[in-house]
Amino acid sequence: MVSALETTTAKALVLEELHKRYESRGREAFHAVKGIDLHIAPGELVALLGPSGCGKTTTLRMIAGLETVTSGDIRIGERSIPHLPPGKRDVGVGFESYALYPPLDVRGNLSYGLKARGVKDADARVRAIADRLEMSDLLELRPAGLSSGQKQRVALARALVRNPPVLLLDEPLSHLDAAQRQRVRRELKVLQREFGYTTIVVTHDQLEALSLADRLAVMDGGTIQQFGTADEIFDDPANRFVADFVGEPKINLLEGTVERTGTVRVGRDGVLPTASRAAPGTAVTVGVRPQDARIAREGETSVPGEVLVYENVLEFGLATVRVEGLDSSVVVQTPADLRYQRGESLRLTAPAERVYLFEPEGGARLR
Ligand SMILES: Nc1ncnc2c1ncn2[C@@H]1O[C@H](COP(=O)(O)OP(=O)(O)OP(=O)(O)O)[C@@H](O)[C@H]1O
Repeated sequence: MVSALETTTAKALVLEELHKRYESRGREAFHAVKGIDLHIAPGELVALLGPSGCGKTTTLRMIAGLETVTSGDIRIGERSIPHLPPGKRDVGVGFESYALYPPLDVRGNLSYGLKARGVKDADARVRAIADRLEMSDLLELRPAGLSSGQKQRVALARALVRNPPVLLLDEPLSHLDAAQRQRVRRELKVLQREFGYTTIVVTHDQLEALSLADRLAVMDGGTIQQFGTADEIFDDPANRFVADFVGEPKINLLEGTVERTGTVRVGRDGVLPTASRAAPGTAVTVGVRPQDARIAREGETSVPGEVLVYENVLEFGLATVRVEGLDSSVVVQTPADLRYQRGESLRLTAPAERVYLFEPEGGARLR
């Protein structure tokens, strides 16, 4: 246990109808964040996940007070914060762009803010955090002598050392090598649990998001497409964007037409079961994850195909299957001991509740 680090009183973080418009003279304003609602429980860790430009960093910067809020509210506990300067918000920020002071060594950089606020055990706290993040050996170094991975750990330590009720991290582990990344990720999670920081992590990395977060907010085009646990998002995607963005290997998205309610035609001769109640004749995009597709048993509703490629990826295999009448091939994850030959014929199916139907135009889920 780290005696110098007292636990924080966990507080909820609430974003309500949050908007950001970037105004620039002579050009139309850019609407980067479009009415985000997010209720994060005290001590919860939420990952913001989404493609480049979807508004993740802008959202974080508005919470930190580094960017003005166009409209909407942000609350930490009961307190509304958009009118407060960054230093008065009770928020710890681990952003790469947040520069370290070059004249101070790492220890000085970490303790500076604490001492400025009159925290008595600042040095002990710095030592404790440095120890936890395995960076005690960096304390005497100056920022100019640090690698990008070391700078990143210092930025993380600087955010944690303040013991903030709310912690905001933007790509906190992106410069670490694979082994360090795993260790720091684990320690970050342990510290977060131990001290109860309500945390938002922005990341491009799905695995990082899935392993760190209690819940994920999947963003696209300045809006939240789905907010839920990894299982909820994986098993019950809100729309085609979420289904396509989350999951590795990627979900198969195929053209289809509802045949009878409860079955969908795929390719020239294929039929799959589906739990969707979409009406017969509806043109749809059919989503089936490689993990859910399997070889059909005799007499099951299925899609005939031919193996184009079979790859063995250690713990499982991946068969790429051509289906007559479909433009794209279908990827199926198989147990490692099922080896297929190129040219082999097979029939594929999937459980009805794992065959998702989406509107071909906007990608809305057809339930
Ligand atoms: N100061 C600014 N003025 C105008 N537009 C901006 C400004 N900052 C960001 N944007 C635009 O707002 C959109 C959202 O940017 P943001 O950095 O929040 O995205 P992001 O999801 O964090 O992306 P990335 O993962 O690439 O950092 C982008 O289209 C970006 O070009």
